[in-house]
Amino acid sequence: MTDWKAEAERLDKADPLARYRGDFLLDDDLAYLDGNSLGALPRATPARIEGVVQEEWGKGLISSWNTANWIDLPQRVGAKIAPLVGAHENEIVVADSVSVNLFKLISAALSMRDGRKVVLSEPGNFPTDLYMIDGLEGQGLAQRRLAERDGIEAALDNDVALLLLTHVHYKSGEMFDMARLTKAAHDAGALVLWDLSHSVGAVPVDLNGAGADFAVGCGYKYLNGGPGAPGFAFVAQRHHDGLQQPLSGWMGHAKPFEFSDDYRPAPGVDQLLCGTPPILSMSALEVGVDLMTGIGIDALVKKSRQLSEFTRAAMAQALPELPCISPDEPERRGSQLSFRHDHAYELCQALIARKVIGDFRAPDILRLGFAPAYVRFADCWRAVSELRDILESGEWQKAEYAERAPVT
Ligand SMILES: Cc1ncc(COP(=O)(O)O)c(C=O)c1O
Ligand SMILES: Nc1c(O)cccc1C(=O)C[C@H](N)C(=O)O
Repeated sequence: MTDWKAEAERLDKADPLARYRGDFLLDDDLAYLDGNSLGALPRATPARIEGVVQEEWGKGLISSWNTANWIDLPQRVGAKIAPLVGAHENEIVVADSVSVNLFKLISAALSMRDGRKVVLSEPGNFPTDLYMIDGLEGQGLAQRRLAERDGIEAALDNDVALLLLTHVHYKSGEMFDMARLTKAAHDAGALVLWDLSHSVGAVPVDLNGAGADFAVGCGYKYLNGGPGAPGFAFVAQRHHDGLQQPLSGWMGHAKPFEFSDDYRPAPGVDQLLCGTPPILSMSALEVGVDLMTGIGIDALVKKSRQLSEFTRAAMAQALPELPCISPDEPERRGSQLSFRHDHAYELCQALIARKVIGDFRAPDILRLGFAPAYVRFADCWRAVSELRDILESGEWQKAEYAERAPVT
């Protein structure tokens, strides 16, 4: 039997990223295993926000659009995200939410595939991805088609305009082979849009290496941008000339400050801007992104795999009654593990009461996320040992743990 506690201590001592935990405002006794849903607060963020509020807004007032370069923030932060996902700096812009960016890019893809209307995805994809297709279907612009994972390639026929997939599945953690599916879609004459919400900052992504057309991603998970942080959108350079998206707001105009009556799209991804960018949120996101790029994606990926592999092995030995539904091989999954149990909700609440934060996904999944910048191996071991104690003692049966909160 492995001594997992001792193994965790050994791995933490040898961890080259251990020093980065101090860059986040996290209590020492907190095992935060939910950074795949809401990333932790970087220590530098409050001062940055304070500076933007007091100096740039308070003193600089409207001149800060120029003097503090607020106007370039969407492109500047986009360029910083680019190396995390294998994109060129001019291929990414930060704007709006993931949902809104999905709408813009699904529409853009449909307009580039005249005569084809089908948007192909998988059942059980993150709901907003499916709902955004539905919205366009309601307007008569798209037709939704869903195929199970092993049937996606077969479902790529001449009617498919766009393949829309989430790279790392939010519930199972399973990761698609981006290069293979992108090629399959292209071979069928379709375009591809990848949702990188659960990928960026934690798994290897090479959008240009895979030949991807479009992508969206989330700012508040592994990028640590804070609750409601804006998302980002990627458009491969070869599509910049033909790009056409329907949310033709003034900030996506070629010359917004000419205040002309007629819309003329800005070149490239700048066209994806719609209204005025949320400067406070985007400034917070920049701090989170700077931290991740400072550590470097290779080191983040390496530790993410070590953390999840440690946890998977320890859980399998200590708690075989909670089967892991995420793939066994670290290269086939994201930075999370999902375990099935009929009382996953209660187990999750009991864990939270012991300062081990994971989350629950209906109907029966306990999900643990491993944000590599600040999760310690000791946190992973604590999750396993507390869970074992909660099950053995029957503590999870306390009535208070069954009460459902509005947000789970
Ligand atoms: C795969 C995926 N796409 C989209 C979203 C939602 O993005 P937003 O709330 O920014 O629209 C999430 C999670 O919140 C997600 O997991
Ligand atoms: N986006 C969220 C929110 O606004 C509130 C609570 C949770 C979330 C989430 O991030 C859900 C997440 N995408 C998931 O993987 O479950």
